[in-house]
Amino acid sequence: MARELTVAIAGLGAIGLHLARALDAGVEGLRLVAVAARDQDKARANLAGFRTPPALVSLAELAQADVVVEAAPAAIFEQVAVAAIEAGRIFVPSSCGALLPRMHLVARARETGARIIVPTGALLGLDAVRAAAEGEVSSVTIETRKPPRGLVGAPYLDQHGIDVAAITTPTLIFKGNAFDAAQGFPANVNVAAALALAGIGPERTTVQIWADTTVTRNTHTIRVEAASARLTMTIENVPSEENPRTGKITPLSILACLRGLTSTLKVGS
Ligand SMILES: NC(=O)C1=CN([C@@H]2O[C@H](COP(=O)(O)OP(=O)(O)OC[C@H]3O[C@@H](n4cnc5c(N)ncnc54)[C@H](O)[C@@H]3O)[C@@H](O)[C@H]2O)C=CC1
Ligand SMILES: O=C([O-])CC(=O)C(=O)O
Repeated sequence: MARELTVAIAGLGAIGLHLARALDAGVEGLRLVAVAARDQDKARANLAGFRTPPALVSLAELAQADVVVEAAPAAIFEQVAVAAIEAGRIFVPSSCGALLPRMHLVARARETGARIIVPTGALLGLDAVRAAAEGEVSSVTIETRKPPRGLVGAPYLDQHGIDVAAITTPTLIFKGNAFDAAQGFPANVNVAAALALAGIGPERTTVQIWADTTVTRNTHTIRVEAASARLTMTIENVPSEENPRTGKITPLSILACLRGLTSTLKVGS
């Protein structure tokens, strides 16, 4: 019989709290044992109704679990990642844009025996992109359209004097590669980073970000030209109530990813 994996989560926001609740409700082969939060009182209140409340611990202590899920702001990514990787754990980052400038962590994980598993998150089709990337791929692009409020707070907007609240028609606000997109929009386009990691890397992956007043959903369209196939895929994510930058599917995707770590039947590569 497959052994049970213990799980810890950094951050109890739109992703972390939903994931924690789902794990607490019971998932075969996985046991939530610890969480870390910024606001301890709020976290205690949120955990009070849990069937088996996890321990409320520091970021470093999360690494006691077999699987460490990061669901916190990108600014603390490194703290969570380093502790998990040094302890040889399975590290599952939500803020995967923060991994792009820190690929040395992958080399370090190879030394410590840790694994870094980037979930599909708010995106789709990374199984097909990975398959295509086993062969020849000539181009990978992602076009992201979000309601303007889903882009608020991005450093790129400040740096370029863009006020998304004043936008009244669909406006292309960024065109460049996935590396620069992740730097400029650390809380908005983790999907572009995941796509880049699945496919042909952050320098060759092209990203367009639109502040689109005509959409109510965070909409991502991937286009891949490969020797084996041509892929065009779109996902339209319902923004979560807690954080409109984050699609509701994200914690569900991470849950599906975690199930895949222990399930006997696993579907998709
Ligand atoms: N990979 C993907 O497809 C997606 C990734 N994301 C990313 O996932 C991350 C989390 O997203 P959300 O849950 O929507 O964010 P959120 O803002 O709703 O939640 C983050 C939580 O982390 C907590 N936090 C802040 N500092 C902390 C600290 N020092 N220790 C412990 N907790 C701390 C906050 O209090 C908050 O509860 C973000 O970086 C976001 O950009 C979001 C959507 C999709
Ligand atoms: O990629 C992200 O960071 C979030 C996103 O676009 C979504 O949830 O649709």
